[in-house]
Amino acid sequence: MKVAVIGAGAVGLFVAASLKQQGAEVALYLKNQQEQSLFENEGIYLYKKNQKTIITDIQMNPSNTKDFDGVIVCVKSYQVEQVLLDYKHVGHRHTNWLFLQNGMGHLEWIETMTSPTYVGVVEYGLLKEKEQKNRVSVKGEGRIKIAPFRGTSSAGKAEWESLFNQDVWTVLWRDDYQEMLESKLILNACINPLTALLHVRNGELVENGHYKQAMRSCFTEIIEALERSDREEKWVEVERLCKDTKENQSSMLTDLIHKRPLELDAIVGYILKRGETRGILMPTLQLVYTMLKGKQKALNKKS
Ligand SMILES: NC(=O)C1=CN([C@@H]2O[C@H](COP(=O)(O)OP(=O)(O)OC[C@H]3O[C@@H](n4cnc5c(N)ncnc54)[C@H](OP(=O)(O)O)[C@@H]3O)[C@@H](O)[C@H]2O)C=CC1
Ligand SMILES: CC(C)(CO)C(=O)C(=O)O
Repeated sequence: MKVAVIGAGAVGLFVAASLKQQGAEVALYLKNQQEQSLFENEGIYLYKKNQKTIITDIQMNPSNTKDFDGVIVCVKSYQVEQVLLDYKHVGHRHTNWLFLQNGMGHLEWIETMTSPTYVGVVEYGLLKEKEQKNRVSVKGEGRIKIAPFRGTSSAGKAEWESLFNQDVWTVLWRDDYQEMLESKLILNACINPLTALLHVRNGELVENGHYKQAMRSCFTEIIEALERSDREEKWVEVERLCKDTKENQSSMLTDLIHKRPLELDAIVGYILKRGETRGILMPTLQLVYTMLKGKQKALNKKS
């Protein structure tokens, strides 16, 4: 299978490197020319379980764009709309597209696609080094989960399944995209905004009783907005993830510190919209959303 990866951030580099490691033909599409030269000259360094692997021979921004069997989009949720415009010419009618984003805000854009479309969630903790941009580290072992979204077929599923070599990484198949994305959304919506607002690592949300109470208030509104009936099961998952990733700085806190846009609309904004259509009041979540928007504005003004 010939695969294009769009976006050379932490997820894109990990996906491109892992595919290449298992022998697939891979092309990487990226915006930054300097990074392109760096990858071409030095390769991509993948650090995993104390092992360094240098990956070379990935084609960068090839102009021959039609013959891909699969395209994997690894950009932030708010960048998906632009990617759909920029990469219209990539692939053919039957090319399978896979979108790996946090949140669910991007679904409204990919709904319009005419090619077979899949969505996935990344549970690995991945970090692209700030100073050496061809280096990506696996900070937390995990899995990638994939589910069919629109216009898919059993042949398409079989193609993806044959692509991912489970000796290199763990890629699991799910049938229900809504359940898969919502489960991850609940975790991200509980942890990411509060860690960003409070400037704390994930573990503190359960270690500090007051923070935990704040998270529980958000959680209650999230569960109601999403009409979930598995409240206590989901709360156990939230608490467990805070403990399992207690030393982690959430991606939203990291983005805030680096003055990058936040995936706030894809995560909290999406839940607020879902709740509002059913007339549900979500004062805590609304306050968190508004404060983060304000905080982001204030930080951007200072720079
Ligand atoms: N990192 C992680 O461990 C995890 C990430 N995720 C999710 O995966 C998604 C991707 O995350 P991550 O890789 O960390 O994000 P990054 O911001 O590190 O990477 C996205 C990359 O895509 C590039 N990009 C954006 N638009 C385009 C375009 N039109 N053409 C080419 N390249 C483009 C960006 O460039 P530029 O910066 O110049 O815009 C950037 O290099 C997010 O939704 C995130 O929440 C989920 C779980 C774990
Ligand atoms: C699971 C969690 C909360 C880990 O930090 C994450 O996915 C993120 O930071 O975006």
